Amino acid sequence: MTQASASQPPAILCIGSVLWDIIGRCTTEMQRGSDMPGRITRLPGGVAMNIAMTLARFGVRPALLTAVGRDPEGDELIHACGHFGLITDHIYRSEDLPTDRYMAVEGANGLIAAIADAHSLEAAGDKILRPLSDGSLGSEDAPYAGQVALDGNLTLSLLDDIVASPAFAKADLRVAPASPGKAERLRPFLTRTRGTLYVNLEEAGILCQAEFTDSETAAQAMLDRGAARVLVTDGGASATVADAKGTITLHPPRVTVARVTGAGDTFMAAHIVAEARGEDRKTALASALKAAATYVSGEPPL
Ligand SMILES: Nc1ncnc2c1ncn2[C@@H]1O[C@H](COP(=O)(O)OP(=O)(O)OP(=O)(O)O)[C@@H](O)[C@H]1O
Ligand SMILES: Cc1ncc(CO)c(N)n1
Repeated sequence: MTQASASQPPAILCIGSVLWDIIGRCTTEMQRGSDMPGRITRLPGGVAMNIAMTLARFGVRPALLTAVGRDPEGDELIHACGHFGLITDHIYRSEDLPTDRYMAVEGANGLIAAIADAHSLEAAGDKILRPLSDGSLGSEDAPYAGQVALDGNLTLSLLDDIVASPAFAKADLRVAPASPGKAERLRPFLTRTRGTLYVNLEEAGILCQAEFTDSETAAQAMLDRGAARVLVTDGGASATVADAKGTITLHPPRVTVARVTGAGDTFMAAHIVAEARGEDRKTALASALKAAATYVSGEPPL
C-alpha cells in the first residue's frame, strides 16, 4: 500500500469514530432475550471510518482524525485502515485509553439493538484535533482549507468548539449524525449557520422537534432553524438540497432493495466527491442519489 508523502495534503479529513464493529447476525427473526445461532464478525467501523472507506471506494484518499488505543486491537485497526488506503499518520494514539468498539445484533427482522462504546474518542476530546494547529495539517496562521467530514459521535462540546474554532474557519465542513439518538449533537450547526448537514427524514425531525413527511419540508425547516446548507434523504422517496440559493428536490432511481445499512454514508461520500469534481447543485444531488440507489440495489457503487 502506498503512503502519502508528508507534503501532499489529504483530499479530505474524516473526523470522528474509528473503531471495531462487532456484529452478530442471525438469519431468523429475533426478539428481546432471543438466544440464537448465527455469525459474529469483527470489522473496522465507526461513522468516520465508514465515510472514509466509502470515499476511498470513490477514488479519494482521506486522512482520519480520531483516537485509537496503543493496545493490540488499536495496532490491528491502524493496519486495517492502511489496507483500505486511508491516511493514519495523524491519528491520536492514546497510551491509556482502550480502542473503542461498537456492537450490534441483527436478525432477519433488522437491527435488534446496538451499543456504541466511543468512550475513548469522547475522553480524548480535542487532542484528536492537534494536527490542525501544530502545523502538520494546519496552523493558526494557515488554517486547513479543504473538505472535512465530521461524525456525530464527537461530543456536543467538541462539535461546538469546532464550529467556532479559527482552526476550522476555512474548512468546508460536512456533518453526519451517528444515529438518530445522537442527532441532537448537531445543534451547533443550526445555531452557528455553518457547514453542510447530511440527515435523513427522521434525524431532521429530531433536530427540528417536528415530524416531517417529505424531504423538502424538512430541509426548509432546517434552514428556518439556522442551518446554512442541508441535504435531507428519505430512502426511496425524494431527497432535497437546500441553502440560501433555494431548494432542489429529486428522486432516486427505482431499484430493488438488497441492503440498506450504509446507504446514508454512500450518499454523503458520493455527494462530497461530486462537488469536489465541480458538479453543480442539481447534478451533484443526482449523482449522489444514483450512487446510493445503486449501492442499495447490491451492485458496486458508480
Ligand atoms: N429504497 C430505495 N430505493 C432507491 N434508493 C434508495 C432506497 N433507500 C435508500 N436509497 C438511496 O440512499 C439514499 C440514502 O437513504 P436513506 O435516506 O435511507 O439514508 P439513511 O437513513 O441515512 O441510511 P442508513 O441506512 O445508512 O442509515 C437515498 O437518498 C437514496 O439515494
Ligand atoms: C460509533 C459507531 N460505530 C459504528 C457505527 C456503525 O458502523 C455507528 N453507527 N456508530
